[in-house]
Amino acid sequence: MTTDFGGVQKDVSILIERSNGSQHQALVTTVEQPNTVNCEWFEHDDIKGKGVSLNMVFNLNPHLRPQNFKPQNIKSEADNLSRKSVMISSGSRLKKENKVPTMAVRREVPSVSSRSESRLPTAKSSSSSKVRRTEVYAKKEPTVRNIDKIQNERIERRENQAKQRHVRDQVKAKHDVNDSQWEFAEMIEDWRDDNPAHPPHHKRMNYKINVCVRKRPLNKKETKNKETDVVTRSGEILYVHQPMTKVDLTKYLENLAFRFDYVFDLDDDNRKVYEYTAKPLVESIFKGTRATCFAYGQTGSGKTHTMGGEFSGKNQNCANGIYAFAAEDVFKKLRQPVYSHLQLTVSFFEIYANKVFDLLNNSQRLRILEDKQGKIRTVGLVDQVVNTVDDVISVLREGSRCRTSGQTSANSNSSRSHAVFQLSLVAPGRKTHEDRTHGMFSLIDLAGNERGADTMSSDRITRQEGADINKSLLALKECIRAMGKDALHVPFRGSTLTKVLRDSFIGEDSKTCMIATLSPGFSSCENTINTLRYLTSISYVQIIQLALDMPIA
Ligand SMILES: Nc1ncnc2c1ncn2[C@@H]1O[C@H](COP(=O)(O)OP(=O)(O)OP(=O)(O)O)[C@@H](O)[C@H]1O
Repeated sequence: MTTDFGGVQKDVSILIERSNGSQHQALVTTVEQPNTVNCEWFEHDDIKGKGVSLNMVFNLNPHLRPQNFKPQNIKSEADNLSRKSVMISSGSRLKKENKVPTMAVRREVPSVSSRSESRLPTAKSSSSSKVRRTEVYAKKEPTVRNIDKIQNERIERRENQAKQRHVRDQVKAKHDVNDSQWEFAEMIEDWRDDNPAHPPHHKRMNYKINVCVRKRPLNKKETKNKETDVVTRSGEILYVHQPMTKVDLTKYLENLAFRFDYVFDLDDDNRKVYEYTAKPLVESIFKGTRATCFAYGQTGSGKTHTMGGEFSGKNQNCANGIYAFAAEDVFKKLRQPVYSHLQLTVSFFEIYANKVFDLLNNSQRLRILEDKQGKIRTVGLVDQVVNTVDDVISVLREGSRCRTSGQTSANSNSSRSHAVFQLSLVAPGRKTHEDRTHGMFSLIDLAGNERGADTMSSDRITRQEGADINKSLLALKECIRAMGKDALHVPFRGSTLTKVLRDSFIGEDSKTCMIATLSPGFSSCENTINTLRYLTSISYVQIIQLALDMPIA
């Protein structure tokens, strides 16, 4: 059965009673079956609203009653409905007054002390109520506005966090990366998707200084820590994705690009590395010149693996390193009748803390002397004649056993010395060693370029080792830069390493190659960049700073 609302309808002015007993006029906004009347009024520059029972309206406004109306006790109903009264929300007319739109705008209805404080919205003012409500909202106290703002920001932040968590979980499931690196891993992945790698040019170089780079796979420790690989190769360009964080904690990548003579792939083995680096130099020593091949890189990046042979646990296979491959090629060439007057001898020594030790003579300490002409002699160095590759391999085994090693943060069996393996072509029967030496190939496994962390080590010996290594690497850089000049212009006296290699830097025909080895993990990024910067300073290696989203050139 539908209720008869009598004269009570939308936009009609009615007298209402508040819970504190005060009475004032209000404007009917809606009537609801079976017997509720919703109304609004102005109070303290705000629009308030409330639902009142039809009985109460009829009792207070007798002129609006229908003809068959029977008066009832309205006291309890007034109390009941007044508890539901609420403030009108920011600028919107409430559909049901007992529903509050948001927490931020909820406020208790202030008590009205007198009728004069409340003003009745007229039918005219109701038609433009939208405009007025906006004005009213603008007049809201700043504190309330701030609470609204904070609330909205919090909701937005939580939504963003939830989104990020979702992306992170997806990325982590996809790449299985470290918790603190997943955003960078995703950025690097995106970068690789946008910049597909080019194949290398497969051209073997024969320049005076040849600089190549080899990155090793992530090792056991890095894999266990779920490290991200931050090094990408494309053709002859090597990219290092340096993780960066802005002051506002936004993460981004700095993509550094370096161009080399050759960049090896992860699956390129020692044989391939040899063919693109040391092999062309074997030819040159038969022409009577000096050649050098250096392995340079952070400790644990694979220098000894590349030069001396692959490791299986702590055992090294000396037959598949660059030392053995070079000896193999020298023997092949020696078989040619034109070189029948030549013989191959090998020496193997290490330079540790600026002192030289003979690895083929129980690490006997050797003296380095300079004669009147400035020539350097390593007094007492064993020069062993070898006739087969097997001879060379057994020499290498003996020497490697004697090499000084220690433990660094990156390699538990770190070589703390520069190891120098020399293949000399000699013509027996000549008087002096100088006369006898036709050509010499020095292959050098440099000590790990020290990280600040190791140089700052609290252990005095490690600290001193680090300082010596760094000093000799700086001297080496200066000598390589001066390579090909005469003895006066090559600063070889800067370290024992450069002294013993003096003749290799002098003369127009001398040639060198540098194999830089890299650890590709996130935690080695700084060292990797340092290694690459060292290379840029010795050669024509180009360094290109890329804008964040610049495509590969
Ligand atoms: N290209 C590679 N492929 C697979 N494993 C490698 C590679 N390069 C290096 N490794 C492994 O990494 C570990 C460290 O290598 P290595 O000892 O050659 O480093 P290093 O640069 O000579 O270090 P240090 O300067 O401390 O002597 C070894 O266990 C080695 O087997």
